[in-house]
Amino acid sequence: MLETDTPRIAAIQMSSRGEVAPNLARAGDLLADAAKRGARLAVLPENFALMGAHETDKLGVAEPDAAHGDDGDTPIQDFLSRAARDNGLWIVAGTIPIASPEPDRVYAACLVYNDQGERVGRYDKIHLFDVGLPDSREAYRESATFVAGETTPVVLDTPFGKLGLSVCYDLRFPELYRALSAAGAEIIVAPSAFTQTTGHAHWHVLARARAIENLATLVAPNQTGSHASGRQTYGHSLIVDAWGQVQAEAKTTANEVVVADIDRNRLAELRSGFPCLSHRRLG
Ligand SMILES: O=C(O)CNC(=O)[C@H](CS)NC(=O)CCC(=O)C(=O)O
Repeated sequence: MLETDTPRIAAIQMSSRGEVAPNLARAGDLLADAAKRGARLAVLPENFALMGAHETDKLGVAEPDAAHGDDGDTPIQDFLSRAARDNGLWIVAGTIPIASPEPDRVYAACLVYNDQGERVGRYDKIHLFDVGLPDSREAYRESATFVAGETTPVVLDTPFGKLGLSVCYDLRFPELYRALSAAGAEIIVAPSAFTQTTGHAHWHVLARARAIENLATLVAPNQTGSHASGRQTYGHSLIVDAWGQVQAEAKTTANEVVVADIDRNRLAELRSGFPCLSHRRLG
């Protein structure tokens, strides 16, 4: 059996704070820990580099896209490339704020680096969290600060299988995951900052459902604990296998790395023996 038949993957849970530098230092320690534990691919949560007091804080740290060769200061992207290369690790970098054509809004970009530190993929979050939570004064208006990306599913070739990209609130839109699995995705990432309230109600069900209905491994690292905004996120970072079983789950409300091994042969057997993906009648 090839080593890449059972790659170890890591979901990195973080309780990110309101300043970038300490968040990057912490992410660096957690990525090194994931590599030490044998992970080949590690997924950081949404907004790992900044969970500020105000949504608009993200505008101040937004970077030009370093892969476009723009001049400019790109400390977060430089960190990610270096961390991938130094640890020999593929990294899915949650989301970071990347400049858009609009002066006052940015993209929530999920960037992917290979183990040489090369940027190999980018997905901009397409569903923005503009909601008021039921029975609560908690309200979110992500579109005030973020621009939605283009609705093109992003699936990348990796040594561990085809990797589909999604982010957080996307988990509520199954049609995106259908499109990702139809494009061949075997591993789907959903880096998140799910709220405590909605996470408690929906997190496990949504993550497991997306894995089950698409026969794909779902890797969903979440933010956890209290943040500078006063908001709380749910934690419980998950790796769910293609049969919907929770392979790994964070147990703390702090920074934590969880790992699981993907069995690619079992996935192939499952997809051929239980061919519900080929029984679709609509769409
Ligand atoms: O809260 C923060 O400061 C950071 N939050 C985020 O970055 C994003 C956008 S506001 N959170 C979500 O999309 C939560 C989705 C969710 O929780 C659900 O679908 O229930």
